[in-house]
Amino acid sequence: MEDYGVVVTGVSGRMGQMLARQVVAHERLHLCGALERTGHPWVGQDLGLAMGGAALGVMVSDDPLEAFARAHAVIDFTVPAATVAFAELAAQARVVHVIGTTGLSDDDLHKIALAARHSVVVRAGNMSLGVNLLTTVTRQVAAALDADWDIEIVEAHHNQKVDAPSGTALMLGEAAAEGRGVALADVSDRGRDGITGARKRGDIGFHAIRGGDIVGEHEVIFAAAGERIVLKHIASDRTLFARGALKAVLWGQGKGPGEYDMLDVLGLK
Ligand SMILES: NC(=O)C1=CN([C@@H]2O[C@H](COP(=O)(O)OP(=O)(O)OC[C@H]3O[C@@H](n4cnc5c(N)ncnc54)[C@H](OP(=O)(O)O)[C@@H]3O)[C@@H](O)[C@H]2O)C=CC1
Ligand SMILES: O=C(O)C1=N[C@H](C(=O)O)C[C@H](O)C1
Repeated sequence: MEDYGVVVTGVSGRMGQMLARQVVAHERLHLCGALERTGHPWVGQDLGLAMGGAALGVMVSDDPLEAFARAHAVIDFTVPAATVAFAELAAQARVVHVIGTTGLSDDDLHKIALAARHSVVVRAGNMSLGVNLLTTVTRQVAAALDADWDIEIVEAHHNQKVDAPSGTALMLGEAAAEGRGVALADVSDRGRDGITGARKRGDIGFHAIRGGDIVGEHEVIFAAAGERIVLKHIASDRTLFARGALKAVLWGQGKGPGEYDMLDVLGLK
């Protein structure tokens, strides 16, 4: 069986380190590059030693183009500005770009879509099987219920998370809006505060909790008079996101250029 070379970006990050370890341990993948931003103290060091373990023979670099030229795929869980730049370079190198980064603006998404004309991009705000299944269930439940059922999405994450609502919450919101046959942008109500007035019928509310080391928890609440349906996913270990990203690397090999998501990868469409 063919073996594929993978570059991990943001390799010193919470997800970056997890991804690098999982790629190294994978039987069909090898780590052919590890990237950090220019000026990061890990640049120029052996990744294994930088992570506090044994040497891996992979030096941390700040040169994405050189790294992508040697790779089959790039796994990218970083920040929006870096991800947009990596998308352009991945398109030039024609490598599969697996994007886990969240907090992307409409303009960022547009640039990624342009890059996906030339490369395979697999992007999801959450790479876990459970959350992706939850989006399909959310879509179905929202389609079955009318606007007498208020939809609220509550997410909880660790205290270092920089974006809100989470990418997962937005995926769930999109799924609920699709189920209802409305555009999320028209009904989204984020983080109420002050004299807000009564809830608007048909709105989808978003609320973000930040604290400690919470890996990621998401609740979709359908609340009506006298009853409530609560759908919940709890991530207690980041390896599940990394496992999804590695699946996407393998799935993307040999696919035609375009933008895909984890529902494609997991066969849930
Ligand atoms: N889709 C999914 O399943 C999941 C998505 N995520 C998302 O992944 C992203 C990263 O999360 P997390 O690992 O917790 O965050 P971290 O802050 O721990 O990691 C981000 C890493 O990216 C690095 N970085 C920033 N700019 C660049 C650049 N130009 N080139 C290379 N590296 C760069 C940062 O370096 P420095 O700190 O020095 O700036 C840091 O090491 C977030 O958007 C998060 O929401 C997280 C988990 C699951
Ligand atoms: O930043 C995180 O940690 C996570 N981010 C993703 C998101 O924004 O939904 C996925 C997961 O919940 C962890």
